[in-house]
Amino acid sequence: MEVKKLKKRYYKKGDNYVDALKEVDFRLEEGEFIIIMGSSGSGKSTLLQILGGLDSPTAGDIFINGEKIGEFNEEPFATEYRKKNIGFVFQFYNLIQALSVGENVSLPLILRGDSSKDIKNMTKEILNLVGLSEREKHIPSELSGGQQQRVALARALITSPAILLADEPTGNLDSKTSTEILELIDETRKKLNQSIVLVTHDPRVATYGDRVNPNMTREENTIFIMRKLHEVIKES
Ligand SMILES: Nc1ncnc2c1ncn2[C@@H]1O[C@H](COP(=O)(O)OP(=O)(O)OP(=O)(O)O)[C@@H](O)[C@H]1O
Repeated sequence: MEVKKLKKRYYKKGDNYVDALKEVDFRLEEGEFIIIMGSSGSGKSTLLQILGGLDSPTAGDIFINGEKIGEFNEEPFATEYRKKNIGFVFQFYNLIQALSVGENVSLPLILRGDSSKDIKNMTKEILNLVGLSEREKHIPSELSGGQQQRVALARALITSPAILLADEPTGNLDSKTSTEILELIDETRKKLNQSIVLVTHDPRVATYGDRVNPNMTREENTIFIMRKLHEVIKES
């Protein structure tokens, strides 16, 4: 995926506006894990929403395999684009409480119209991958936060999307559980050869990516993370 000069301007009342994204440029290689790190309000969620086809940019382009993707928020294009390419994981899991773990995970396949045999097999396989085979019949509220995020990850991965977009996926978890989830995300990425864009404000999380804020050089990234980690240690 290549992002070129992506801009997003939100218009407010009167002539007021906010430029949430100003000319964002980066390239995401196949199988690469990149982290976008920034403080609250720096436009991280906006970027993921646009990359995921949930919102359209004010200007700029996104290319997948060299092909420019079309009208971002126009149906049925946006739904097709998401179904084909994208998996999403959010901070608050966004699971449907009225459905069981298995039903939550299989939802994307049901919506896609897969056969019930395929749905059953794929659901078992993906629950096994995230270590939740025993919990298929449970409802989400019976699980811990970390387990609920595993369910959300399984739901995002069940269609084998080329790109996983993660918006503060550990923002609601303690540090031990955060580490487990980040390691799981990294492990499944390697198994499925996925690319990941993860956004966070947490420098500890940022240490998991191949690159942070990808328009920086590797050396700048290292200095950046070290400085941020130093700040975190000093604060806590
Ligand atoms: N729908 C909207 N309408 C108007 N302004 C918006 C809208 N969504 C976001 N913004 C503004 O755009 C800027 C970037 O917001 P965004 O949510 O992308 O930041 P963020 O980095 O994800 O922040 P956080 O970490 O707090 O979630 C903010 O100034 C925000 O107020």
